[in-house]
Amino acid sequence: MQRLNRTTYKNYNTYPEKILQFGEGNFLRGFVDWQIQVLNEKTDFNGSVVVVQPRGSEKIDRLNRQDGLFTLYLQGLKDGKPVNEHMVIDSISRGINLFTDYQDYLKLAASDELRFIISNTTEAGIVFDPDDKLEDRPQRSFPGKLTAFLYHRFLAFDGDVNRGCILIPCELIEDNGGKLMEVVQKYASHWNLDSEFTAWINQANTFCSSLVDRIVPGYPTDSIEEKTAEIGFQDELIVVGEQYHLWAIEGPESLKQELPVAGTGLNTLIVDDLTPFRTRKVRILNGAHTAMTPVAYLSGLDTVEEAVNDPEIGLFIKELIAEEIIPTFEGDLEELTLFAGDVLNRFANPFIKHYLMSISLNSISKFKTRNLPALLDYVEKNESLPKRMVFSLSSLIYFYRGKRGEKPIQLQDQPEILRFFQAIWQQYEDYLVEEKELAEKVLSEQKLWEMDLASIPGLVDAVSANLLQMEQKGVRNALKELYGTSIR
Ligand SMILES: NC(=O)c1ccc[n+]([C@@H]2O[C@H](COP(=O)([O-])OP(=O)(O)OC[C@H]3O[C@@H](n4cnc5c(N)ncnc54)[C@H](O)[C@@H]3O)[C@@H](O)[C@H]2O)c1
Ligand SMILES: O=P(O)(O)OC[C@@H](O)[C@@H](O)[C@H](O)[C@H](O)CO
Repeated sequence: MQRLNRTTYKNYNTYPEKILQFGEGNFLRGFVDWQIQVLNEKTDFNGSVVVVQPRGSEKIDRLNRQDGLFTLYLQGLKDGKPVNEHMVIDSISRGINLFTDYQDYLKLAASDELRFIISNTTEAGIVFDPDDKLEDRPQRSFPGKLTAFLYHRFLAFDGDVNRGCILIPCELIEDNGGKLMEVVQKYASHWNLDSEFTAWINQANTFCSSLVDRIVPGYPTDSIEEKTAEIGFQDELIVVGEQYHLWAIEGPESLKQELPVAGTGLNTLIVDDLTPFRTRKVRILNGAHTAMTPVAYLSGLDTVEEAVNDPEIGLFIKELIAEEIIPTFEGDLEELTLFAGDVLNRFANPFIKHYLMSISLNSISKFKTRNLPALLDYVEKNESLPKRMVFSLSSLIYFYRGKRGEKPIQLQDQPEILRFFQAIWQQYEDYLVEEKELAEKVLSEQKLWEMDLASIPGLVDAVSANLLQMEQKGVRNALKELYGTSIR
């Protein structure tokens, strides 16, 4: 069978290169690049995307082997009806491999047509690396690469304030636009770049924070043969995502003209304040994902759909959201409840296999940013512990023991965190610590939580009691105990 590319697939369009995209991953392709395609089809946006890798990645070469083309499956409810559609996305014109073709990157910096810079480099990407240098080809960090790009643009256009860019980072961190600008400024000062450049960064460029929402499990390993037969091409870059999408961008009024999303059917909103969108999405959707993962996985389930459809785990997730997450932050209760209902329907999407193990990547930092705020707010408001969230925290600690029954779990987290858990669980297995001491040590470990969780009244006792139950009866039966149900 032929590979998908611009020779084998003739029905493609070409557009001027208006967007530089840091990241070749599944999410950006299934979300941003699809939106650019919709803009090209429905408006006079007329722009394509050039992709560079934020770190080393062989996906850029794969992208170029297919001339930027890939198939996107969107599966789920659209306007209340189940829809399963697929399309070839042609909005990416090419990828630039920064290790071999850095000159092309500099050439793009001097391009008249370029206007937007978009990124998604995970929660770990917007960082300052003091070892990066302007003359590196390329710099190690994403903001280092970006600063070098902007500096070349500044020089190429002689500091023209009309030649700046609109930057829209998609990383799931608070104030991603502000943080990115801060790191760029830090590089400018670290590299002793002209003060005119610093002024140009501020005046000519617009850093817009944004919040993205679409579940994109990525490459469909389970159904690849069936999908390949359906599309009639070999496509190494197939992406599967849900129909639902929201992109909230905090930007100036003028952005509405430059990114003409109105009237396209895209759920892309240009807003003054992202905070309410961000809080509800991160606490309810991402929080529920992260909280359910160890509970459901250790109860023998593998996907989000299985988890929400399981009578016990499903109830646990629903009640966790309704009773322990939603009441922890400001917002219209009716609207938040509707949002939560939609999230649960999205979780139950029968078309999509969203593996708990893929969500489990870096679970400790995810629990810290997505669930700990709800736990702390609940304790402050109620002067008692949220029992389901505490159960989830306990099962997360149990998950980091690295076993489901007798089978090892492929834990994915920072090496330092994995070493910490390996050591403490080894001490447990050697009878050097019991549940209570183990809970105390884990909860008080600053490098996990950046605070002392053991100081929360009753938490060490609650977690150690849960751990004992999990050890004696298994996670599913421990959950039944939590509900006071008899063990079957
Ligand atoms: N997949 C989804 O459903 C979804 C939805 C919304 C948001 N996101 C966000 O997208 C990110 C994951 O993206 P994906 O699902 O496309 O996965 P992916 O593995 O396909 O892509 C991850 C991208 O991040 C880059 N990256 C990873 N670590 C980095 C680092 N330390 N510095 C710079 N770049 C780094 C990789 O090079 C790659 O381009 C997560 O941060 C997630 O919160 C994902
Ligand atoms: O992508 P991660 O690994 O940061 O988080 C896992 C999921 O919670 C996440 O991908 C959601 O599906 C997504 O944020 C929905 O918009």
